[in-house]
Order: sequence, then structure tokens, then C-alpha cells
Amino acid sequence: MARVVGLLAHRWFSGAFRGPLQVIRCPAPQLHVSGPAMAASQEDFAKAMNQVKLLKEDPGNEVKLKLYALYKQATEGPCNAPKPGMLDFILKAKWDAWNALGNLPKETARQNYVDLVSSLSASSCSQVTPAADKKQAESDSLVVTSEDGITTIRLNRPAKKNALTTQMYRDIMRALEAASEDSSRITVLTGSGDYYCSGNDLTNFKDIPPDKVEERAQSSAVLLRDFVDRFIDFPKPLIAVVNGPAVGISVTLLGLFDVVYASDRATFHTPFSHLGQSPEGCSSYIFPKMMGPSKAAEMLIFGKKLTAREALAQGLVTAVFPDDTFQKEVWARLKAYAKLPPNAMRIAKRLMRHQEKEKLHAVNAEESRVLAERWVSDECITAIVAFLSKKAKL
Ligand SMILES: CCCCC/C=C/CC(=O)SCCNC(=O)CCNC(=O)[C@H](O)C(C)(C)COP(=O)(O)OP(=O)(O)OC[C@H]1O[C@@H](n2cnc3c(N)ncnc32)[C@H](O)[C@@H]1OP(=O)(O)O
Repeated sequence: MARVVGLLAHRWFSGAFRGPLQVIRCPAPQLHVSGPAMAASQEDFAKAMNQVKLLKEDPGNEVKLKLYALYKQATEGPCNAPKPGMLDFILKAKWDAWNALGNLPKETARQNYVDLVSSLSASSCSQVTPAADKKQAESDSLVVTSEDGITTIRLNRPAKKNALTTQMYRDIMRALEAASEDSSRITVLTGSGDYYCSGNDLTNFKDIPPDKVEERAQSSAVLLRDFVDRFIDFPKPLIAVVNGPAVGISVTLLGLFDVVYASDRATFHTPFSHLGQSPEGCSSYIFPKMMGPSKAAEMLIFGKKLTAREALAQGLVTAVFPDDTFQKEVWARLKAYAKLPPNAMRIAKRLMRHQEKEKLHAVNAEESRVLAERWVSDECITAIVAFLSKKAKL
């Protein structure tokens, strides 16, 4: 008796197969056939087929197509079925997915199927930070959770106003990478405590031996550039939940988010000139486009601090909520958004963003280069020394 792979029994697939592609009904795996060394065995393959049925979340049609194609390739080899007609959308999508695998060997397809299922099982089971993610984060300064289709990256250094340490930049990059591949549909960045984020941790510049200052400036610029690149390239809807004041890089990055929700307690402050530094996060390009050059100049040259309402008026913020209902209202909205079809959301984002991507990468490279110069300038060193010796605060 033929068995139906759990996911393929999903309504999207069911009843859609006719003619030569009807073989979504998979024959029982032949457990006695063993593959070449390093390839998944038939037993692993059979286990993976069972695991698919146990997934808690629908992985979306794109992944289901991948699973289908790999299954067909692993069991039947390259696609020899006649191409379905243009109007037979579902059959055509499946045929395309299978055909795209070309001459991929059966054993490799089997291995890829097993790997894909195991990555789906891992992400579908993670209601809170998976152990692997915990290991990636060196400290508790970043908490990553995944629930209701939303991956939340929470800055968690409230005693330091969520200032970003070097390790946190790295951890956020890893978290974004993981979120771009997990089964969540949208990704949120937010802060713990009364601040959203007070920007770069100025102690990142502490205790650098004089002969290493230049080298550290260069390596920090590389880290900054890589960090901002992840935001430029992030494929899913990215939402900032700005729970309180935001400073420096946490403000400039907002131009790379798709939606920014702010508490009415939030403020937006980019005191770069005060610190002898210069704008980053692509803000030198995005802010003038977004709010007009003179409003952008007030922020980025003169360090004018905006209230949440002012930031809303200038397009930096999408919506402002009273602080006492902020969390409730925002999360209700986000949970509803996270139910929307994930591929449609990604595609809409790509269409809106892809024409600017190259430009943004170039802007990011230039801003990072210039900042490396600023960090070794007298103006910047004086400002940082003043902060570290507790003589200055914003
Ligand atoms: C790879 C590198 C990439 C670099 C990218 C570059 C980015 C540029 C920027 O982000 S520029 C912005 C830098 N940020 C600041 O200049 C903010 C400095 N902080 C302050 O001015 C104030 O702390 C405050 C206005 C944010 C909050 O003031 P408040 O009085 O409410 O609170 P405290 O000052 O007592 O803060 C509590 C403790 O937190 C420490 N802290 C706060 N922000 C930072 C920070 N950015 N860097 C380091 N430490 C910070 C503060 O020192 C207090 O510590 P303490 O309790 O030990 O005294």
C-alpha cells in the first residue's frame, strides 16, 4: 500500500497531482538498500519522511516544493515527466522544482532531503532559544526566541541601557542569519528594560594599547560593515519594536527595517558630531531620502533628538503607541502579520528593496571606511575619554 508523506498530504498538494506526477504517493522505503559512504541511508530517509509528518508548523510552499523535488529525485532520479501546461500552476511549480535538480545523484538528493527535514524539525520545535543558539551567544546580553511565527532578538543589557558590545554585534549577526533560515515568518528586534538601545558601547574603545589603535579601528570598521550588510540583505520582514530611547547606531539602522513601532516614551538621538564620529547604518543615504535633507541634517549633523511623534512625522517610525499599551498592541499586530503567507511577504519585501541593495552596500562600505578614520581622530578620542571618565553624557 502506498504511503503519503505527511506534508504532501497538505491541501496545497492533495488532489493536485494527475498524470505522470501523481507519484507523490511514495512507495514504502526499501530499508535494505544502503547508500554510499557519507550519504543518508534508506533508513535515515524513511525516518525523515516520518519526521515530516510530525512538523508542528507548516514550513511554507517553497520548502514543501523543495521537499517534493528532493523526494522525487531521491526515489526516481532526474525528472523525465512531460512538462505540465502553463495554466496548471501547481503541477508546473512541482515539475519546475524537480526539473531544477537536473542530474543530482539520487544519494545526494536523499541526503539533502534528510538534512532539510532535520533543519525543519529543529526550528519547528524551538519555542524558545534553541540550545544551539544559546551556545552561539557568548552571554545573556542577547536573547533570541521563536514563537507564533516570530523570531524575536532582544537586547538584554538593561543595566547598561542595552549598549552594544562587540560580542553583541556578532551575536546579532548570527541571530539574523539563523532567523533568515528558520521557519519564522517575521523577525523583531527589541530591547529589555527602559531603553531600546544606547548605541555602541563606548567601552568597546577602552584599554586599546596606543600601537593598536589604528588596527582596532580597521577591524571595527570591518565588523560594522558586515553587521550592517546583514540588515541590508535580511530577506524576511524585519520589525523594530522600539520600547524606549534609542541612540546612535540603533537609530540609524531603523532605515533598514521594514516597519518601526515605537512607544511614545521613545526618543531618537544620533549625536555623531558630539562624539566626533560620523553617521552609519546607511543613514547618510536613507535619512535625507526619507525625511528630506534638512531634517536629516538636524539629526545627523547637529544631533537633534526626536520625540517618537517627531520621528513618526518624519517617516522614521511607522506608528507610535501609548507606553502603557505598547507591548499589548504591538504584539497583537505582529502575531496577526505573522500569519500571512511567508513567501508573499518575502517577495513583496524583495520587490521593494532589491533596486537599492547595491547602492546601500556601497554606502555602508563608505560610511564604515570614514568611521574608521573618525575613530582615530582627536575629536572622537576626546569625546570617548570624556564619557569614560564620567565627565560627559548625552
Ligand atoms: C563594531 C563597532 C561598531 C560601532 C558603530 C558605531 C556606532 C555609533 C554610536 O552608536 S554613537 C552612540 C554611542 N552612545 C552614547 O554615546 C550613549 C552614551 N550614554 C549616555 O549618554 C547615557 O548613558 C544615556 C543618555 C544613554 C543614559 O543616561 P542615564 O543617566 O539614564 O543612565 P546612565 O548613564 O547612568 O547609564 C547606565 C549605565 O549604562 C552605561 N551606558 C549607557 N550607555 C552606554 C554606552 N553607549 N556605552 C557604554 N556604557 C553605557 C552607563 O555608563 C552606566 O554605567 P554605570 O552604571 O556603570 O555607570
